[in-house]
Amino acid sequence: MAKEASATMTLETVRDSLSAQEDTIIYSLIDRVNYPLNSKTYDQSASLIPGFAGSLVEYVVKETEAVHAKCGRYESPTEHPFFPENIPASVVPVHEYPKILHPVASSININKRIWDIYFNKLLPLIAAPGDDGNYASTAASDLKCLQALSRRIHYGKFVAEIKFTDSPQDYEPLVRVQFQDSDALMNLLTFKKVEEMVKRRVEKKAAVFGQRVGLDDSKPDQKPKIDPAIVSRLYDEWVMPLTKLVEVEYLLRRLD
Ligand SMILES: C=C(O[C@@H]1C=C(C(=O)O)C=C[C@H]1O)C(=O)O
Repeated sequence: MAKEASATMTLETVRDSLSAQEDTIIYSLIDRVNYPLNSKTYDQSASLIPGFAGSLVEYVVKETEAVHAKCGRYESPTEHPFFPENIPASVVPVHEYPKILHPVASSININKRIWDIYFNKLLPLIAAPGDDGNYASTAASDLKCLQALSRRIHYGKFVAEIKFTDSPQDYEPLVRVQFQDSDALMNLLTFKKVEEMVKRRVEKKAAVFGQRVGLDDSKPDQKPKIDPAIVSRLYDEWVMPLTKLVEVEYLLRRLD
C-alpha cells in the first residue's frame, strides 16, 4: 500500500465513505421513483433508437460511459463501467490516484450482476406501474442509481485491502494459493453488528430523505417517497452480500 494512502485510509474512514455513499444511493432511488416503471425503456425489441439493437437504457448507458471514459472516469479505482467491452481510451491527462489496491483490483467488475439485480429485482419493487413516456429521463435516472450502487459495492476492494493490511496474520493463511478458503474469508471479514447497524441506518435515512415536506402542518403524515423497509432489504439481500463478494474476490488474489 502506498505510504500516503495507508496513512489516511483506515477502516473507520472507509466506513464513513460507505455511509456517505448511502446518501447518494437513497437520493438516486428517490429520483427514480418520480417516474413510473416505463417498461419501454427496457424493452429489447422496442427499437426506439434506429440502428441500435438493444433497449433504450442500454443505449443511454453505453453512450454515456463512452463519453465519461474519454474524460478519464474509469481511470479512477472507484469507478467501474457496465459495458467495459465498449470503453474508449481516456484522452485527458492521467491523474495519479494513490496506489492503495493490489493491481488485480482492476480485473474485478461484477456490474453484470448489479445490472441484473437492479432491473429484475429492485426496480419492480420500487417503481409504480405505468408509462409517462419519459424514457430518456428514466434511463438517465437508472444510470445514476446503477453507478451509485456499483461504486458502493466495488468499494469492497478498499474494505478488503484495509482489513488485510490491518491483520495480515489472520488473512494471509486463508489467501495462500494452496489453502484458499472463501468461506473462512467470508466469515473473517463479516461483522454482523456493523451490518445490522447499516440496515437500521439506511432505513432511517430513507424515512428522513423521502419525507414529503409541505407547509401545512395540519395535513396528516404522508407515506415517504420510497419505502424505508425496501431500502433496508436492498442492503440486506443485495448491497452488503455483493460488497462482501467483491471483498472475497479481491482477497483471493491479494497475494498474486
Ligand atoms: C464493509 C464492511 O465489511 C462487511 C460488509 C459490510 C457492508 O457491506 O456494509 C458491513 C460489515 C461487514 O460484514 C465493514 O466491515 O465495514
